[in-house]
Amino acid sequence: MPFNDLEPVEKQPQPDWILELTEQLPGVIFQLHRAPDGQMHFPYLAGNGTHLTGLDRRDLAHNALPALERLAEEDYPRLMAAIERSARFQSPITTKFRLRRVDDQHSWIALRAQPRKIDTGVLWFGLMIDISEQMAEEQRLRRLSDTDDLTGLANRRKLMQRLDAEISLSNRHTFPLSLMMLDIDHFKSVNDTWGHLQGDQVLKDLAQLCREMLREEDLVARLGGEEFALLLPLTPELHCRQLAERLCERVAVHDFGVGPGRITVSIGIAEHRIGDSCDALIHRADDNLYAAKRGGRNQVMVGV
Ligand SMILES: Nc1nc2c(ncn2[C@@H]2O[C@H](COP(=O)(O)OP(=O)(O)OP(=O)(O)O)[C@@H](O)[C@H]2O)c(=O)[nH]1
Repeated sequence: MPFNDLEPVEKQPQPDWILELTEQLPGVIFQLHRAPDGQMHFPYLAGNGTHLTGLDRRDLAHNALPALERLAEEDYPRLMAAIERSARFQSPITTKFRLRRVDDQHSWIALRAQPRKIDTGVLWFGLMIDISEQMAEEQRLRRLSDTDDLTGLANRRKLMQRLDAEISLSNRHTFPLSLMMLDIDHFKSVNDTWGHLQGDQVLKDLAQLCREMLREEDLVARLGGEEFALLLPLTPELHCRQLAERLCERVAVHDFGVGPGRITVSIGIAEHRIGDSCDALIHRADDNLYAAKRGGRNQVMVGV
């Protein structure tokens, strides 16, 4: 039975088989009504997902507000804007949001709804499904594709994404931005002398050391092998150089499990020049890294 009048549905007779079918649905089917003054209510709500919030359907049949108050703060304006757009252009709503459950945790909900203009406002026919598991899996895959397996640092792909974003911010607002390229000296002989597993441990310890020395908003990435990049937003070359020198000194006295003083690093630095490309910044930092290697290693080089 289509529920086109706006009487709450429990007042309308439904055959038992429809009741059973709708209550067993793994989600929620609904009608949502919005009056010209913006008041909303759910004339119809069914499905076993209706238990998620612990709210009483009979209350929601008169006022949608208790359900809207369960939306995550960041998602509320987005959903309201989607409803407004849908009402204005009579276009379907396709969105997702987080909803606070009865146990106070959040579930991700996918919403699809078709609007219809009626005399008393707009009536949507829609469905909602809990997609929390898919969202968690998506997040896990995204993290995997952005992360270096061995060290847990960002990988090259993630660095390039962040670099693009930071360069456009720097170009727009003339914020300073610096990049360090860091490479372990004679890493081949570390592997040859102490073995590949110990070499891996050095890479992990170095990753940890870099993380400890940087700020939360800085990015440390492993580019592959024994090469790392450190991206420092809001940091001019002078500060970056001071930090690089401290890092160089700290590595040189740190015991990476092969005896203190056995591991050193070379670092090349470049500051972004407004208007320059991402590649130009990387090339300048790389050139400085090779100058540091040629200059005898265990040093920082700037300004080639
Ligand atoms: N243990 C370990 N070694 C790696 C890994 N990736 C690359 N390497 C080794 O890193 C070494 C890099 O050697 P080179 O490129 O010759 O550089 P280097 O010996 O550090 O010499 P310089 O950079 O010129 O100071 C090679 O022996 C690689 O096998 C890794 O994930 N784990």
